[in-house]
Amino acid sequence: MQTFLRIGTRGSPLALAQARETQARLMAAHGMPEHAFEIVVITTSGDRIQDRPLSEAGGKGLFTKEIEEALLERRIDIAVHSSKDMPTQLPDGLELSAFLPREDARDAFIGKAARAIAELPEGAKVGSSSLRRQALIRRLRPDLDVVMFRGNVQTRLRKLDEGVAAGTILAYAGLKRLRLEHVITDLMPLDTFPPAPGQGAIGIESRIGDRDVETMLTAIHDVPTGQALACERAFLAALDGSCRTPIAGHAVITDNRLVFAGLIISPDGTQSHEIKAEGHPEEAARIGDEAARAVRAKAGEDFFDGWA
Ligand SMILES: NCc1[nH]cc(CCC(=O)O)c1CC(=O)O
Repeated sequence: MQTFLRIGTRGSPLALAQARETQARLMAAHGMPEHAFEIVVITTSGDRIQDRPLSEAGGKGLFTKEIEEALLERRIDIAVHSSKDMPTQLPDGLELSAFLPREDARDAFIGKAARAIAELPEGAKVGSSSLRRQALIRRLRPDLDVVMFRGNVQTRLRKLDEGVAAGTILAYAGLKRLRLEHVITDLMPLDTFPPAPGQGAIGIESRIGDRDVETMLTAIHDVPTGQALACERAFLAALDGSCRTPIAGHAVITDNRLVFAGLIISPDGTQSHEIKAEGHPEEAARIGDEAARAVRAKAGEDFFDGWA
């Protein structure tokens, strides 16, 4: 039997788990065998750069460039991504056309010296390379020593075992998908430790106007996740580009109501501005965009210039 769709993905264990989940959902939705959906592994610049923070090396696009080239050159038909890693601007001709049902969006703490951040000894080292997590950790515990932690989930957990830090923070969703929930010692509350826009949601990118692909994806697309992501990504799009200011944003849809909470915070964690918004899920993108304007007005333009 022929291949129906070629699924492009990075080769990290988390990326592969996400590609396999997408493959399994496509098989179930269309009653087709595994070989109808071929997984094609693509190495990206983000996978090769290991020596500096990604925010310095060129940002989110580093994980998507080679995969998007493969999509545009028709070497693959869809690309499976962590939505959190997707830039808000996609190349001409490509779109995020489907989202799988979102996993838990919270961050998780993996502690060695203590089970929770609040219980860490004074001055303890916490590893993270995410500007958002670094700022949120500093806001909770200004005394802690936040150290750089890069590499994939397994690498970071190995560093913890080697004693490089007393704890680290990773996405609950990623740990679940890797069947590594057992390493978690605490879950971070959404209100004091809001996730990155898109966290926990697998996004599927495809060529705009590729009808056959769109038809196949409709069967696995989760509408509420798509609406939450439209809101969060609109919030991000209206704020990023201008800055390296850490941004958090999370939308939830219940009873046909979208509730969004966003946060911008200085990298040292001392200054932050929160915004709450809600409305009809079909207005998702507008709600996110207006929330961005409102938080920008609250914070003042200077807030975005200070920490380049
Ligand atoms: N930047 C790496 C990355 N991209 C997505 C996830 C987790 C899975 C997700 O948020 O969907 C992770 C690892 C982490 O933050 O712990």
